[in-house]
Amino acid sequence: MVMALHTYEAAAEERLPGPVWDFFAGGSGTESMLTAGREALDRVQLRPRCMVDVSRCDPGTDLLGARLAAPLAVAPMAYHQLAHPEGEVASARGAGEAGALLTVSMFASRALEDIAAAASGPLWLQLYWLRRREVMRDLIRRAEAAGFRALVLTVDAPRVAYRPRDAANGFAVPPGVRAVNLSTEVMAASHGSRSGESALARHSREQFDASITWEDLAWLREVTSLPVVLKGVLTGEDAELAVKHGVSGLIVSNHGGRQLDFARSAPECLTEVVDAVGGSCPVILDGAIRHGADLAKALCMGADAVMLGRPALWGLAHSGDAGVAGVLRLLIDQFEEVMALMGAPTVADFGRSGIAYPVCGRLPS
Ligand SMILES: Cc1cc2nc3c(=O)[nH]c(=O)nc-3n(C[C@H](O)[C@H](O)[C@H](O)COP(=O)(O)O)c2cc1C
Ligand SMILES: CCCCCCC(=O)C(=O)O
Repeated sequence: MVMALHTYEAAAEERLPGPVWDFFAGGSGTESMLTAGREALDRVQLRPRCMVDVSRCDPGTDLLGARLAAPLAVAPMAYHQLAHPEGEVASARGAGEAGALLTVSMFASRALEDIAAAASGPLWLQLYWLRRREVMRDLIRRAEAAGFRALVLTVDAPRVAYRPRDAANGFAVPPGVRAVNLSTEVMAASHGSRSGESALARHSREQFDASITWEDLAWLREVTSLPVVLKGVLTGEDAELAVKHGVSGLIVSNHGGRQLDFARSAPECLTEVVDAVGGSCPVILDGAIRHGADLAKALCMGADAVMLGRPALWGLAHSGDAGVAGVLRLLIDQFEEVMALMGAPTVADFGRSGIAYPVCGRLPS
């Protein structure tokens, strides 16, 4: 039986302790950005073509040298063990089973080597820029040795933003779950709750280097030969600068509504970024992806792939690796059907003529 996405969500909410559910579901500030991306994607309408041979549709694609079953990746999310005891190891199994890429957070709760051993699909490692660069360098060395294929540098979080639910809950990572790839010394501040304050927000102010600028990317590119992908770019200006500084890919993202409040949603920024990079590197849309049709809309707007956040955690909380694979397969199957009904038998068949906005009509090509 194929389960609907909201069934996974409801099961996760029922299973998880309240403060953990709030950490997963919550946003920053007024939480205005939690719904903005979804509303933007819902406004985009598909323009199908007919009388095209869709007897065989192939959702497969290549992303930075990796073959994927569909243009779909799991976004980096901290502490998967909050959802399931096997944590990222189960997520890696589930993503591999579905043919999707998994991005492992710097704050993963399982060792990079164990995640890699369980994975049958490609892995990327996400990094925040820490004050202690030697810690980043060690992590990168381990990721390289374990076969990770790219680094994702998150650039929308010089600190973890004020998140009212986590502050009200005095949220701290519970005992028994740890960012095991970082030393206890680096992680000390993220445990131990205080009322009215999120321990993660406090920790980020202590450990993240909020002074980095474009010039610092040279250091990262020196310490690794892995491709570097920036996550959290929302403007054409920054996209151009990123390309100029040698990045290999961009993730258009507002961090799932967890960082800057009152911003434009990621889907609304996508064509601006795509136009700015002019095909010089892949562009990935992250946030608010909840249906296979969203993959089609993102591809029409020029994305090469999309990233899925919370729904992967719902699947993990529901049934471990099977739940992660179930959620990913659900979206891939929906996408394959949209391909057939759109008259787009391959990923390359999606373009700007495939979508319209009800108010403006057809987007300029
Ligand atoms: C519980 C949780 C933890 C997250 N941890 C990270 C992280 O460690 N690094 C990061 O770059 N983004 C992190 N994110 C943001 C996601 O990578 C992604 O941008 C966001 O979840 C996408 O939105 P969606 O959940 O609507 O799909 C986290 C998001 C959630 C919900
Ligand atoms: C100091 C730990 C920070 C973990 C942040 C995870 C994250 O990005 C999120 O959105 O939550």
